[in-house]
Amino acid sequence: MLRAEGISLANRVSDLSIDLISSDAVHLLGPNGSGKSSLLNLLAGLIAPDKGNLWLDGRDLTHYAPAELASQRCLMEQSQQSVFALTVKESLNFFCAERAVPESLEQALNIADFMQRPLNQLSGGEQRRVQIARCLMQVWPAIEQGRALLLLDEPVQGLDFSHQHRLCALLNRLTQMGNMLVMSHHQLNLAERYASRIWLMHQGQLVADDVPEQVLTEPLLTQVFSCNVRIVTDTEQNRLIQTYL
Ligand SMILES: Nc1ncnc2c1ncn2[C@@H]1O[C@H](COP(=O)(O)OP(=O)(O)OP(=O)(O)O)[C@@H](O)[C@H]1O
Repeated sequence: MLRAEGISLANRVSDLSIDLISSDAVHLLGPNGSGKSSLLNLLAGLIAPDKGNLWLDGRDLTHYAPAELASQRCLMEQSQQSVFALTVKESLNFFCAERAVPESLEQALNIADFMQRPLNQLSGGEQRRVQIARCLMQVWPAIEQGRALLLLDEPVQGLDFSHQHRLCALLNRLTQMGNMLVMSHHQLNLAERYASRIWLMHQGQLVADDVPEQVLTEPLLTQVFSCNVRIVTDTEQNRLIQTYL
C-alpha cells in the first residue's frame, strides 16, 4: 500500500492525499502542467515534498535504502533518451542485472524482433516499448510476487493504438497479480476502458479520485480541460469520449 498525506511541492502539487492499494490500476489524468509528473516523482521518492508524508507498505518512504526502493518500485520518466550505441538486448542486460527478458513481457510489448538492433536506431514508438520493458524488468521479481509499485509517466506516448491496448492489457494483468499501478497519459478512452480508478489533477490539486464513470463526465472534463466533451454510448454500451473545440 502507498499512502500520501497532505503532500505539497512549491507551485506544483498542493496538499494532496491519496491511498493506493494492492491491484489498483490508477490512470492519472489532467491538463499539461497540472502536476502529474511532479506527483509521480514524489510517489517514487525521487523528490521530497515540502510538506506532508509518504508511506510505502507502512514505512516512511524516506526510510528506504535506495537499492531496496529500486527493487520494489519503478518510475518510467517521460523522456529517457539512450546515448549509448547498445543493442536492445545489451541495454536490457545492462540495466537489469543480466536478467532474461520475461517471455510475457517480450510478447506483450512485441520487442522480440529487434533485440539485436541498436537501440538508438529504433523508431520512437519502438524505443518507448523497450523503455517500458526496461522499467518493468527493474522490479520483475517484485512483480512476480505481486508487491511492486509501477509508476509510468506517459508510457503510451508515441505508441500506435494497437500497442497502447497491448500495454494497458499487460499492465492490468500485472495489477490483477496484486501490483499497484499509477500511469499518466492523455487518452480518455484508455482510462475509461482500463482504469480501476482515475486521479484527475488540475492546477496541482487532485480534483477527483474515483471510478471512471464518476470522473469521466462531461461537466467535469469540460471544466478541467477547458474543452468541449461529449460522451456517447455505442451499440454495445461502451462509453466513448469525444473532445472538440
Ligand atoms: N523541475 C521543476 N521545477 C520547477 N517547476 C517545475 C519543474 N518541473 C515542472 N515544473 C512546473 O510544475 C508544474 C507541473 O508540471 P508537471 O510536469 O508536473 O505537469 P504535468 O501534469 O506532468 O504536465 P504534462 O501533461 O505537460 O506532462 C508546471 O507548471 C511546470 O511548469
